[in-house]
This record gives sequence, C-alpha cells and structure tokens, in this order.
Amino acid sequence: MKKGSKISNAVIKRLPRYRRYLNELHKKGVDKISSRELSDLIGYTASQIRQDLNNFGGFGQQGYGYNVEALYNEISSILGLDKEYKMVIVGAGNLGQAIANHTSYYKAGFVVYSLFEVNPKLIGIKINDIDVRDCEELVAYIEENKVDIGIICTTKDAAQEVADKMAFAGVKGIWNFAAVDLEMPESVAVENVHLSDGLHSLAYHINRNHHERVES
Ligand SMILES: NC(=O)c1ccc[n+]([C@@H]2O[C@H](COP(=O)([O-])OP(=O)(O)OC[C@H]3O[C@@H](n4cnc5c(N)ncnc54)[C@H](O)[C@@H]3O)[C@@H](O)[C@H]2O)c1
Repeated sequence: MKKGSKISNAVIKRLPRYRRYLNELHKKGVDKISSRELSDLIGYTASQIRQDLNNFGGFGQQGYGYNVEALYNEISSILGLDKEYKMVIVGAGNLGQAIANHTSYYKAGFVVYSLFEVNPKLIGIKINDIDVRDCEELVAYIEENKVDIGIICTTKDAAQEVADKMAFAGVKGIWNFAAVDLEMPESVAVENVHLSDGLHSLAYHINRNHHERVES
C-alpha cells in the first residue's frame, strides 16, 4: 500500500472477507486468481474487486490475476493481523463467557488476558483458565499489562462507565456488545456488534424470496 494513503471504511469492512477466501484458496494450493474468479467465489462484482484491491497496488497484473499468497499477506498486514493483541473482557455473564471460551481468536493473535466483574459470585472463578477479577482492578490491570482492546459484555447501563475507564487506562480499541452508542475520544476506536443485524437482514431475504415467488 502507498505510504500515507487512506483506505475507505467500506473497503476495510470488506477486507476480512477477501482475506478469508484468499486463505481458503492458498490452503487448496491456488497461486493466482483473476478478479472474475474471485467474483464468482465472493459474490462482489469483478469491477468492485479490482477497485478495492487497487488500493494495495502491485498485486494484480493484466492477464495474470492476483498472487493469492502475496495479497493475503498484504491484507493481513493492513488489517494489523500480523501482531498480537492483549484483550480484557468486562462482564463475565453469558456473552463474556462465550467469548472467553471461543479459542479461535487466540490462534488469530487476539488473546484474552482477564475478565472483570462486579458480581461477587463470579469474581475469583476461571473461565477457560482465565481469571475473573474484580472490576475495581480494571484500570490498574490495563495500565500494568498494556492491554490493547477492551471488550464490553456488561449490561447496557454500565457500558459507558466501563468504556470511560478503559479509555482512561489506555486501551486503543473497544469491541462493544452492549446496545448503547458509546461516546469516546477519537484516540479510541470503537466497533459495535449487533448480532441481530444479521438476523434482520436474513428476515429481509426470506421475505424478499417469498414475495418474488408469489409475484412470479
Ligand atoms: N451485541 C449483540 O449482538 C448482543 C447479543 C447478546 C447480548 N448482548 C448484550 O451484551 C451484554 C451481555 O449480555 P449477557 O447475555 O452476557 O448478559 P448477562 O446478564 O449474562 O451478563 C452481564 C454481566 O455483566 C456484569 N456487569 C454489570 N455491570 C458491570 C460492571 N460495571 N462491571 C463489570 N461487570 C458488570 C453482570 O454482573 C453480568 O454478569 C448485554 O448488554 C446484552 O444486551 C449483545
């Protein structure tokens, strides 16, 4: 990628999908692929793919296509997936525990160092061998361990206060699962997750197919 150039957020959002498909192709021993072949696999148009991947320069060649491994490595590096990230989870209820138990993040370099709670019944237990600590210790723990990412799995009403503590202590990013719009300084990146968004667009597609069948 050219130094200093900024990639749009819409392109960034598509990069993990490109990376996933390129990884599968690499595992199957595929060395090169054209934008048309990628389009058949991924579902974006060939011109969209060419436009997106032009951001990274040098990987697509006329009549050759894309070098699968080089493009995979470049996208990984742009996404910052060639490093390790220290994470903490605040809120060790259903969701916090599910995330702590989900081991594939670890393989990808996202390591959960600790969970934090206010519920005395949960403080002191281990989830997937990771300690659940008292939330009172959150700020000191983040500072001491130079934690990069805070994951918010608390109830909605506690989320902003927890996010403020995380930001004060120096996290670079927050992965927020609570249904609240966090107010954060620009120095802290926030990614909100709403699982129901996927379900709602699924409902749309089910109904659209149904309407199309009825009309035809
Ligand atoms: N984004 C999504 O797609 C999605 C999906 C499911 C749940 N959620 C949300 O995620 C959150 C967690 O869901 P859940 O099912 O795990 O709930 P849960 O009630 O099982 O767990 C929440 C935990 O947060 C703890 N907590 C509350 N305030 C705290 C604080 N200040 N510091 C530390 N811990 C605190 C509680 O003691 C509890 O253990 C909720 O806000 C829920 O609405 C989001």
